[in-house]
Amino acid sequence: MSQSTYNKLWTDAHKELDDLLSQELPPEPLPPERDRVVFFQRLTTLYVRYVRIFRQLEEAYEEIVHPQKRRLIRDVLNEVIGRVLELKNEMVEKEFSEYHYMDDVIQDLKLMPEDLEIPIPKYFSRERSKALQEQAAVLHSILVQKGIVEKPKSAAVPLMSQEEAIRIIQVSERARQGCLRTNIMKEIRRDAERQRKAADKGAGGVTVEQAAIQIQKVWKGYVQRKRTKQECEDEMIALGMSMKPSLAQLPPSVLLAEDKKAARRAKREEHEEDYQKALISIFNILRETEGPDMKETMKDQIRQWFIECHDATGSFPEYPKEEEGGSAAIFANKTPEQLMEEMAATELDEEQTKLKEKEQQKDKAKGKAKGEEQETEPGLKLGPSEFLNELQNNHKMFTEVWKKRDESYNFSQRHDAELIKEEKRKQLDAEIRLQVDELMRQELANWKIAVEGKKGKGKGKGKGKGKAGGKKKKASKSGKKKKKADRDLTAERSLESLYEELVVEGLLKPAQNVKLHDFIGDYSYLGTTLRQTDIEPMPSLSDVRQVITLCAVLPLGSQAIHEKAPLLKALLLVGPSGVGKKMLVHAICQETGANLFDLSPLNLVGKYPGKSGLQMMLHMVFKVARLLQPSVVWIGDAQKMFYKKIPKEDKALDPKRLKKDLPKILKTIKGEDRVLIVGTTNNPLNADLKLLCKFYTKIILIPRPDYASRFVMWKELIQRNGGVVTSALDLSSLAKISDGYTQGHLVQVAKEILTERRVQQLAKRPLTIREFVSPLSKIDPVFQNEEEALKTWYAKTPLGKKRVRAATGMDGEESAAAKGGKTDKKKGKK
Ligand SMILES: Nc1ncnc2c1ncn2[C@@H]1O[C@H](COP(=O)(O)OP(=O)(O)OP(=O)(O)O)[C@@H](O)[C@H]1O
Repeated sequence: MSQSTYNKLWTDAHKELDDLLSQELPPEPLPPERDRVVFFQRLTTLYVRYVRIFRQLEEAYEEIVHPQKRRLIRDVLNEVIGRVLELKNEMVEKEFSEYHYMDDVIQDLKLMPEDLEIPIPKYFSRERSKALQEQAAVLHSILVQKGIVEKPKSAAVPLMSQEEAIRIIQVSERARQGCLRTNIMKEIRRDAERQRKAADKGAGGVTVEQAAIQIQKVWKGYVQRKRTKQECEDEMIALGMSMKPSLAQLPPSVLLAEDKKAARRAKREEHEEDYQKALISIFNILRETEGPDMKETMKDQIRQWFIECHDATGSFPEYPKEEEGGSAAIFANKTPEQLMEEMAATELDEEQTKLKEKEQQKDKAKGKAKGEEQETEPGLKLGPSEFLNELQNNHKMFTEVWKKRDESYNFSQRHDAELIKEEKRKQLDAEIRLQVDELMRQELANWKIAVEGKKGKGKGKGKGKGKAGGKKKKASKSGKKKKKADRDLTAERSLESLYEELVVEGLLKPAQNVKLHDFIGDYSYLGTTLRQTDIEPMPSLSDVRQVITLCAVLPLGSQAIHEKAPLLKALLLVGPSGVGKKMLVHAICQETGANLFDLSPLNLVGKYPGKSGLQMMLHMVFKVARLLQPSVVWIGDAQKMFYKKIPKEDKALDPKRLKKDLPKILKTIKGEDRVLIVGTTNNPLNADLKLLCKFYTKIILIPRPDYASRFVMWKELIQRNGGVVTSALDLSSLAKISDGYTQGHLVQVAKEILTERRVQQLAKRPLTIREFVSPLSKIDPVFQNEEEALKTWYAKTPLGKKRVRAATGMDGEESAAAKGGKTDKKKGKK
């Protein structure tokens, strides 16, 4: 596709955005919505529409080669992602569920389930690919050096001795001769049998005609069977149940498009390089050509201001300080008196903001009580957004600068020099203003001495100094306290040495090479329908993938998003053994390029003993995690840290070691730290629920696969292991009989069946469902009571409790939320 196609995609995204922004930021704020059904409908529709814009912008950002357009798209993309995260958070808070089903909205908007799949922006990994490769190489070399992993053996090293090789050849040769002899013996025996049968029937028993009939019978049967099979396959193709063999391969047009994409990527890099060079050269030219004029004009304007102030007030003004914007503040269309008043007011403001901050902190403490009050307030309202204002500004920029720009002259889509000039003029203005301010401050002081006969600066300076001195004193006191708390225990050590120590101790590990799209799973098509009939649906694996992308991958992937999006510090993945919890942790690291720290109880045995050792270990882990962010701190068997009573077999692990110190460290993680603690557990029932839920603020229940997911998973797993799915294998029945088994079980069975030998036989003997029955029957599935226990446990978590309360109608209005807010869709539409 051409650049104009992607430009159109970008413009379409902004058209949709324009409509959404006018809905979200109306001139008069919307009153709270009393009807929950209408509110949820609005919220879900907003979410779906933002996700569509997100997908469009992500594609446009990857393909557009114009460097200035890409910058704007990137900003808008990040803001749209942030807004999607905010809306998801709203849905969780208002619907009391981590999973949301939108099949009805998809139907209304005539979309496909794939249109709701949250993409992971490719720039997350692309922009850091070089750094990540280097980091991976360093990690690998440390592991090899310390003998933690084996060095790959070079090809030059002899693999075996001569005697050994001869022995293997002899064994194979004898086996080959044995097979040959057996076949000859078989043939001889078959001949003898045939002769014996012929002798029994008597010679000349079969006429030529009879022989011909026999041959015809066999041949006709064979031909008919072949024809019927072909007709059957044709019918399936006609019904759209199977694919034409010619379509199984990628068509040439797709291959060509892929080539074009690669070429476009190279072009993108080239244009970016040109742009960077142009930024420097244009700035230098501007400085030389326009700089001196700018300087003189500024000086004249400022002098004029001195004189006007003196005429109006009888004295020279105080020069605005650098932090107040310097002389730039003078030219904001204000009279000298207004300006002086403002300068006095800013000092007052500073004090007031401090007071406000204190009050806000107090309010936060009272947050819970307030939150409850708000819940009882009539009507529902969307919370304030951190992204909408910026989004609106950038959308305005698109409308003013790019929407109607004539680009007929710019076929190759290189940068626009005029736009760079506009931008750089502002930068030059700021740079020159700093110099001019310095000069003019001096000049003003001289004027004051000459006209008023005193040192103009004296008063202001003294005042300023006094204040600043006071502040410093206060700051140093609080600073001392802070320093005590956050004392750097490893201040004298380099980051490299800390990194190496953590790798050697096994606390920092390489993440497995799995991506989130390897987490196979299909969409849940019945979510809303089930909720309408008061049945809480089990989420599908596609829902799990989406939730993990939203709550972990997107915030960790970008600093700009993480700083403003709803902050999540600790996430708990709960589910039966083998549902892919560990796989998801590794996938999060791979998708975001995060470092993986392992603080699982089993991994900590015997490491950093004692209280000070523990402190040092946590300090090192979180220091390196912050400095090399993004980072994921994984805690396997997370329930063990919060055991109610430590079982005998786990006493040696000292599983509660981190119980006191880790929550303290959690508090120090701020919005700017891209560090996420991810716990995994398959048995949360043994843990103290209250403490567990206090630590992990988000808990995600991962189910075993449903029918649709098992169907796609079997197909994928068979292909991944070298198998071929033919009509001889009834996938639907296989998916049916494997109900109750987890993804791990399916992986295990697929590997067990598709051995190297079996794969070689596939051409002659295709896979059948019978082969799967025996290995499946040897594994225990997830039993109903185990699943129910997990569900019951989840219902006792804070979010689960709210949902149960709402579903049982204890909270009147909330019951609608429990039914997905969509129980009566028609009513909502009215
Ligand atoms: N959705 C999926 N698609 C493909 N493979 C999967 C999926 N889920 C899990 N697997 C595979 O199943 C196996 C078991 O997964 P994993 O070890 O992550 O499970 P777990 O929930 O962490 O188990 P445990 O609780 O026992 O630690 C792995 O090989 C993983 O790759």
